[in-house]
Order: sequence, then C-alpha cells, then structure tokens
Amino acid sequence: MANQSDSLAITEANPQLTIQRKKPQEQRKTLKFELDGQVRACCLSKPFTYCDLLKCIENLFGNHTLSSIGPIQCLLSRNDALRLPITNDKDLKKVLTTIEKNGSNKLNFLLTRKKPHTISRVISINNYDDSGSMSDDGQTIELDDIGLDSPPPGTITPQKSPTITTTNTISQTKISKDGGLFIPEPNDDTYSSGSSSVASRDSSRSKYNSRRHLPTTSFVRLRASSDASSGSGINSSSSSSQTNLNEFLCTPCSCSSRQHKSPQTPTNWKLGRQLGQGAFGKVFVCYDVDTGSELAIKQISIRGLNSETTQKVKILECEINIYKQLDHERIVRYHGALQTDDCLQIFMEFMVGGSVREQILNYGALTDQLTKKYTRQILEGLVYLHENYFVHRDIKCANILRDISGNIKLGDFGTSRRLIAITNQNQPNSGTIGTAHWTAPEIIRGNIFGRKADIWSLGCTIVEMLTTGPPWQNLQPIAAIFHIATSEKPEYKLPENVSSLAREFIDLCLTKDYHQRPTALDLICHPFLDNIRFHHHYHRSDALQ
Ligand SMILES: Nc1ncnc2c1ncn2[C@@H]1O[C@H](COP(=O)(O)OP(=O)(O)OP(=O)(O)O)[C@@H](O)[C@H]1O
Repeated sequence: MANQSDSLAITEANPQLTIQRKKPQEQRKTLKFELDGQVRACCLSKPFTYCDLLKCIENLFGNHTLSSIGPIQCLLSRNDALRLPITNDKDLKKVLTTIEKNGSNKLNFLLTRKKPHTISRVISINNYDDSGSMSDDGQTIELDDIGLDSPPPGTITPQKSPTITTTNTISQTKISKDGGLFIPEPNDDTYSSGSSSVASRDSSRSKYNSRRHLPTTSFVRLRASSDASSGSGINSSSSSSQTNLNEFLCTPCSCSSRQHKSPQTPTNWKLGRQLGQGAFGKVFVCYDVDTGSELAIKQISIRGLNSETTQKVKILECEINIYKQLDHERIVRYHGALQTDDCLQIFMEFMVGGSVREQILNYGALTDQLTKKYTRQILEGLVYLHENYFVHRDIKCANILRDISGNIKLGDFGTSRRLIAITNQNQPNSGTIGTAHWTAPEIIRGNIFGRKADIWSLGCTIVEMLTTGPPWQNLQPIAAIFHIATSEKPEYKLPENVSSLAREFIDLCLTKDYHQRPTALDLICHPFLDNIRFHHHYHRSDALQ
C-alpha cells in the first residue's frame, strides 16, 4: 500500500494527477444550447439545478421560449445520436454524472419547438365564433384543443400551407377560436376562403407605389443576429415575408447592435387618477414606485367568470406579455398584464394627450393638415404591424392616443376582440362608441380577414377625424353593419374644403373589394401624405427609387 509520500511522488511524476488533486472537479460548466439552428452558450457554476437551466434558456432565447419548446435534450455523443431528455433535477444529476465520467466539461443541449397539437375538434364552418369570424366556404374549421395554444389575435400567418397553429409558430390558414384569426396573405396580401386572387392583387397595385420599391427595414425592430446563417432576421424586405412571430420577437441575446428589452411589468405601484372609461373597464394612471415612471393601467373586472372565460383571460394575459415585445414609436407599448382574483390589469405606456376621439369631442373635427399628419403616423404603425403579420383589428380615433408633443400611437392593440369575449360586453358603454362602424365589409360577410381590414378602418377613422364620426355615423351599430355589407359605397359627407387628394385617399381605403384595396405600404407614398415630413427612418429617396 502506498503511503502519503508515495502518493506525492506519483503525483509529481504525473502532472495530470496533480491537476486532478488541486481541482477534483471543474467548478464551472459551459452550457451550449441549440434552438432553431442557433447555438448560444452560457456558463454555470456548480452545483446548479434544473431551474437554473431553464433560466439560462430564457436569458439566451427570450422570455417566451419555455412555453414553446419540448423537453430539453442533452446530447451525449459526438454525432448527437444519444440524447437524454431532462425534465427535472434528477435527470440533470444523471446527465452531469455521465458527462463527468466521460471527462467532459461541456454540456450540449438541443431545444426543439413543441409539435403542433392534434386536432381535437372539427366544427362546421358556418359557426360564428366570439371573434366575429366566420367563413362561407362550406368546409370545416380546425380548432386546437386548448385555447392557450392559439396564437395572439390579430396575428396572421406568412405561410401558405395549411397547418395547425402552435404558440409562437403562426402557421394556419383558417380560423381559430378565441379571437385568433389567421389569414395567410403571403406576398399578395390576399386570402379568400374560396379562390385565390394573386392576379387581381397584382393588377390592383397602385400607380404611385410598388412594394418592391419600399424598404421594409425602416419600421421593424432590427434583429441583428450574430448568426447570419440562421436567416431569422427581419431586416430585409426579402426575408420579411418569411418572418414569423418567433423571428420577430427580439431576444436580449440575439440583438447585437440594438439591445432589446421587454418592459418590466410593475410589481410595486400606486393607482393614480382615472384617465377614462371604455366598454371593458376603467383606465387609470399607474405610478411605478420602483422606477418612478407613470404608466396607464386598464382594469377589467373578471368577477364571477366561468371556467371557459377564465381560460380566455389567461390567454389574453399571455398575449399581452407577448405584445410587450412589440416595439415601435407608433405603437403604444404594453408593459404586461396581471390577474388578481377579480380583476385583469393591463399595463401600458401612458399617453398624456389621451385619445384622438377625446380631442375631437373637446375641440371638434380636425383640420386637413392635422388629419394628414395623423394618417401618416397611423400608417407607419400599420406598416410595422402588417410587416410582422399582425392585424390591429380596432383602428378608430378612440384607439389612437396622443403623446405630449402631439404625435400619435396605435393603442389597444389585439385586446378588444378578446375582451368582448371575456366581458360579454359587445354593446357600447357610456363614453364609448363601439367598433361596428369601422368594420370592413369582408369581416361582416365573414369570408376574408386580413391586414386590409385595418385599411378599411383607417378610411373610416380619417372620415371620423374630418367630420367627428365614421361613415353612417347616424345609424345604430346593427344598421351600420347591414349597410357596410350591402352598400356599394360608404355614406359620409366631408367638409367642402377637404382636398381632392384626401378624398381620393379615403376612397382608396374604403375600396369595398378587398383585393383591390391597397396595402399600408401602397398608401404610405400616396401624394395626400406627400408634404408631411417623412418619418426619420423612412427615406423618401429609398421609397421612390
Ligand atoms: N395608454 C393610455 N394612456 C393614456 N390614456 C389612455 C390610455 N389608454 C386609454 N386611455 C384613456 O382611457 C380611455 C378609455 O380607454 P379604453 O381603451 O378603455 O376605451 P376606448 O378605447 O375609449 O373604447 P373601447 O372600450 O371601445 O376600446 C381612452 O379614451 C383614453 O382617454
């Protein structure tokens, strides 16, 4: 048996053993994760837990990653053939022991997106769902089984092929439950439940604009991924048509040039004065005690809801936490949502000027010049949303909010349809005027839903700015809906002094045929908006090249 001096002698003779004696086990491990072809790494000190692993993934790939991926798989062999799923601390311990036995200090993990849910229900197409969507093609609508996996309302898929929708993977051509309406609208921006209409769309391109001339970069948050080969950036017009929500949502680690951080949901805050009341709840100032900043908070009563509605509240809460990552100067920033026993609280950027609706109620119709400025800014917000496959779905003056310097942003994005379903509150409440008058004819007829519905609503909003009310403002909502669906042209009377360019612009927005109606990008270069200073990201020379 070797005594101590023997042992030392052996150690001195063998440097490898010396190292082992000084550092029996490496205290820091390098963890590499692969997701969607992107490899990101971090270091963790031992001992670490399964929970630390999850935190690592969130830090590397973003807050919402965990809900969209399957079990973490540890790659144990060089060709990745041997994979161990890790779902808890016990699994992790096993893997660590195995890795250490192999003498490796690196851990490689593979993360894969969850598989789509199997279809649990197939219902008849003629059902009207709570989002107001329906289809008339006599086929079936496929609904996923739990609403939580339906993508956010207002999102539309960039893909043509019909598949089922999963969280953050927006790829469905039909209509989903719970307000999630997805229309493929690939490059041609059209979808009909019946026939395709690419040709008609092409022929309807406006004379003053062609999409290929327009830099789409300007309005979207740049996602300068360090891994160019991943192809997940959205900063080029060519890639934008393949962009899905995953690619669009910018994570802290993936942005090298422009670090992006979702705003924090306040945890310690005080309720301030009431700002207003909508159909679904009251809006207050919210003072964030930790940051000293003021936000707006919308409080919606959810007392006494049944389990189905409770589920919808949960979905909305999740969605708002996704919307937090929408970041554009023409979009009111969401700061998250929290649910208490009897209240859903939505935190938003505080817009001190209130809504354009209030501005009109206080001071009357807007001038041609101001209408022009607001129209351009609304379009900038719409270009951003539409380029990223979101439909606002509720464009009207009440949802256009003003900042301190008189510029505007689109508010209430994506929440209104869900709130209708949650609160069962479809009727206008005191101080609010509902949404019926701004609704596009194809939505009322129920055969098409897409980005251009926002363009129709924009047309109604411009009429509202110039005349204080939308087309058919004297009609009750139900009568207005009937007229929108059946009349050839919307009914409104503009003041005499409104320019012919403004009239032409409104006419274009209110083109009844969805396929002939221009897109936001088409419209942004319309001469009506010409003498407005171009948005600083958006160069006229680029646009007109
Ligand atoms: N982010 C915000 N910042 C400042 N004020 C806001 C904000 N959001 C809403 N408000 C104020 O609260 C009022 C009510 O807003 P809310 O979104 O609840 O209803 P609405 O948009 O007027 O109507 P609807 O309920 O039909 O959407 C607005 O008119 C506006 O004055």
